[in-house]
Amino acid sequence: MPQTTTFVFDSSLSANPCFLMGSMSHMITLHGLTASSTRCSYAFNDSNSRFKALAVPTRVASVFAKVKSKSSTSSESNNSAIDFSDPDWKTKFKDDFEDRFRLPHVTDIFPDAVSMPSTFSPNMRNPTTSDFPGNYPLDEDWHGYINDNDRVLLKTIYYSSPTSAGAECIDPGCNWVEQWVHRAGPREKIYFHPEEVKAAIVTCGGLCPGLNDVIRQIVITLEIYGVTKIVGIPFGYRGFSDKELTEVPLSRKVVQNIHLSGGSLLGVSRGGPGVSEIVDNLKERGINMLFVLGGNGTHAGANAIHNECCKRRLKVSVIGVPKTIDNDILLMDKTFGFDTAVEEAQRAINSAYIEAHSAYHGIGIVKLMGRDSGFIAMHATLASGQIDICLIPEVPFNLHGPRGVLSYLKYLIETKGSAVVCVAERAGQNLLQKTNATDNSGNTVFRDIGVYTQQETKKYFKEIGVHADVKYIDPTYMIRACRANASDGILCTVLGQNAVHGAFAGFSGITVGSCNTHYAYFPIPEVISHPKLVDPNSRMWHRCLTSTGQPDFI
Ligand SMILES: Nc1ncnc2c1ncn2[C@@H]1O[C@H](COP(=O)(O)OP(=O)(O)OP(=O)(O)O)[C@@H](O)[C@H]1O
Ligand SMILES: O=P(O)(O)OC[C@H]1O[C@](O)(CO)[C@@H](O)[C@@H]1O
Ligand SMILES: [Mg+2]
Repeated sequence: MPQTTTFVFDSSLSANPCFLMGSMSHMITLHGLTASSTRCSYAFNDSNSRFKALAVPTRVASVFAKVKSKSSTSSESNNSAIDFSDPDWKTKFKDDFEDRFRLPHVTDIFPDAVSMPSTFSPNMRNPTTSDFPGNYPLDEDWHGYINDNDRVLLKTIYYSSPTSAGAECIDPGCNWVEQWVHRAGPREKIYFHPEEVKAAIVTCGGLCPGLNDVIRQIVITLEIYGVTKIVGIPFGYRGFSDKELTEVPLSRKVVQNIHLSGGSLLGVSRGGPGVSEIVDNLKERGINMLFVLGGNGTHAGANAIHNECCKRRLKVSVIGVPKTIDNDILLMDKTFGFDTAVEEAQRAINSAYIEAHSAYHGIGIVKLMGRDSGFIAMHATLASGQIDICLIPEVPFNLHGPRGVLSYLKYLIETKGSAVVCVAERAGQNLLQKTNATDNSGNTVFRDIGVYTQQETKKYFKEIGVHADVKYIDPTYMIRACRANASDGILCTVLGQNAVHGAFAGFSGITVGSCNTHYAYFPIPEVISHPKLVDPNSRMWHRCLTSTGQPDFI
């Protein structure tokens, strides 16, 4: 039986809101349970098949209520609730946006929480010494801290028409509306005394290049703030309940070289205890800063933990760091591990190309990961220049029939002599028998589209009496287990440091990501309301099609 716990926050707390969300006029749906706009409610179910979390302001609720049908990089969609004839609609939209992206803060539940001058010095001077009279730098002195009012622009393209490629419009006229999110980085005031901090790091979900880099950077940055009690929770959320698993003491010495190998020093897992048990355990261990590295499921868990701490009035900062090779977290440029996965996929693609090219009528098929989206397949295709057909879940296709993939393969064999196909894990699931299989976290386990494509290709060429030498490569776990490349290494470093800055600044229930090359904090529900998908109307997908030269397969 799925275990479901619902937490309800009464609207009478509005003067002292739970710091789950920026505004009480939000609605959260998680695992199918919905709270009305007058209450702040959260449900946690650790064995459901898919996460669902929506955080939307009531004033524009229906604007954001539906997931964009074509796919999206953000959370906007149906705009029917906004009265665009109202001359103030833009101001209202911006106010709502500001509410949605407001960062939950310890002072939301502890209004009297006292701050102190930061023990972290951006320029390596100690701000508590005579460098700054009164301990705080004056605004006019350069000090290297982030001002709480600093913002990053979320959208940078002005679309003059809703028909422009990839256009994300708010109103029918596609008017420009600024959308600002909070800039990440160290603040001059901190809300935790380093000597009173016990920080924990946990890594959940599947493996991803860069996990060790982030762990390392979090530990190093915590030590710079002056924290001495730092532990790792072994094997994901399971480490909070399994009595056989003991916490791992962490220090700069322990983590110094861990980024030199892939995997996670702490181990990962799917499934595990419910949020109540996790928070009991946090309390028992005296943990008041929790860094959670994982994908959308992990973040849904992190937000539930934050919410439960809020409900129990525990001063705990819960900070997420989005980890996924799939790159399916909303609003950010990319997640760490994605770049490395794309790079590593090149080896498989190149091998498939060499095999196909060296054989008489050779066909190479490569399957790449992506639970919901085809980002790895699309980017790996673009990077390699060796792919003739890229198949992703966001773009329907037929294998059979005159316009199907197989007919086109025949054409390629006749005209080029060989062909290479890249297929994303989730692609074409409609062509396969449905499955009810789930993993320990409740995620659907898909049928193997790679094996199916290989089998159907062999069958097809046999049936039409044309020789074809089909080779299939599934490098999926190989591209996840490797060490982060240089670009991901940098991303991990920045994210790890910013996670710690966010915790000391007193935020909780937030995550950190890169946004138009800058770094920002986001309230967790905003980035996990649905998985980010490849937009078939985007320039990137069109570039991919230009590169492969493939037609539509429908
Ligand atoms: N909706 C949810 N609420 C609370 N916890 C969740 C939820 N969904 C998943 N979790 C927990 O988060 C952890 C990781 O979830 P999951 O296995 O889905 O991986 P993920 O974080 O999405 O990463 P990946 O990208 O590797 O799939 C699991 O321990 C799971 O129990
Ligand atoms: O690690 P598992 O349970 O095999 O899960 C595989 C899934 O994890 C991911 O690698 C994401 O981490 C997906 O690309 C893939 O669908
Ligand atoms: Mg997931």
